[in-house]
Amino acid sequence: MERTFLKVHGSGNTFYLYNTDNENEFNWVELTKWLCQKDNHKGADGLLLVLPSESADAKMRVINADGSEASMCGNGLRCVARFVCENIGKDEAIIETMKADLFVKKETPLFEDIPTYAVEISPVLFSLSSLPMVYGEQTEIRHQVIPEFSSTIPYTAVSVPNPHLIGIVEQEDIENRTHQQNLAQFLNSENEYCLDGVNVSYVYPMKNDTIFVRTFERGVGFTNACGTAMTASALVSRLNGFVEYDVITVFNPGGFVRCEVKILEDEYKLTLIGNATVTASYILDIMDNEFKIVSFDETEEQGQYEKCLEIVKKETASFAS
Ligand SMILES: N[C@H](CCC[C@H](N)C(=O)O)C(=O)O
Repeated sequence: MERTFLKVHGSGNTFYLYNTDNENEFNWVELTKWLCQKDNHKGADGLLLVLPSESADAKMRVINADGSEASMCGNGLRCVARFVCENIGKDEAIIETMKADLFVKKETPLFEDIPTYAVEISPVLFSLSSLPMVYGEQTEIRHQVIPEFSSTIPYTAVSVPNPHLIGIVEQEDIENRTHQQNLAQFLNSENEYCLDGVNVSYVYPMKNDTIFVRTFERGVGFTNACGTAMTASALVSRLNGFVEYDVITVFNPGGFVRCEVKILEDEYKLTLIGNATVTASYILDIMDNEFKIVSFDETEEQGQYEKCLEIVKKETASFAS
């Protein structure tokens, strides 16, 4: 059977996007693993499924490159937001995700005429059980040195709602990603701390309203960006005084986003704003677990996006490889 898939990205975090009314149409795990192989049209970081919803304009499911399913994907939600808003002819919508129905809307472009969307990131929980994570008898890890991980880096564990471990680091741990890679690989294999794995981000505060974030994603590895991680990193940076404003620019290896962090009485209101770029449309032929790319058409949008990447490279050249 031939079907159309879009190739999309948010800040260089690349996905295939597939819209269907039939949640069991194909073997999503096998299809995603096949699509995400690096030698298959440069692969991708996962598959975004856009499905009907009883409670919202559409439902999003997120399958990581290794076939595992996540509860949320910030960069992916911006791409789904654009797809759904353009399909229903509106500038805002509600998207059902595993743990919450989230508000999304079209935004004025962050850069030239790049399609830009704002998405709600929720729920936000600091309880270790929400990740899940175990560390002795502790119920939270908030900006705390964990000697078993590092003798100097303070970490925060937070779910948004997928699990994140956020380390605030010096320039040397951004220039050299070995420490982050070793810790992330350990916490995403058999270990006593993170029972379902965890996304591991190292954050380098650049200015009082700007941070740089690099993420080793659960189920993927190092990616150009991780939307939920960048938003969680903005919240952690704000709560610990590394940034002083509620609107934080987050640079990442794949571009940049804006995160709005509102600290209310008893909750955090987080918004992730950034590009939603469609780079190509693919026709796939799928028969049981046999997949084949029949054809593909590239759009003009990546050229547009790469101009914004030039700015990011200049801003982060002194420390980001
Ligand atoms: N790897 C993540 C899911 C994708 C999240 C990321 N791509 C984002 O933009 O938030 C996890 O397993 O929790």
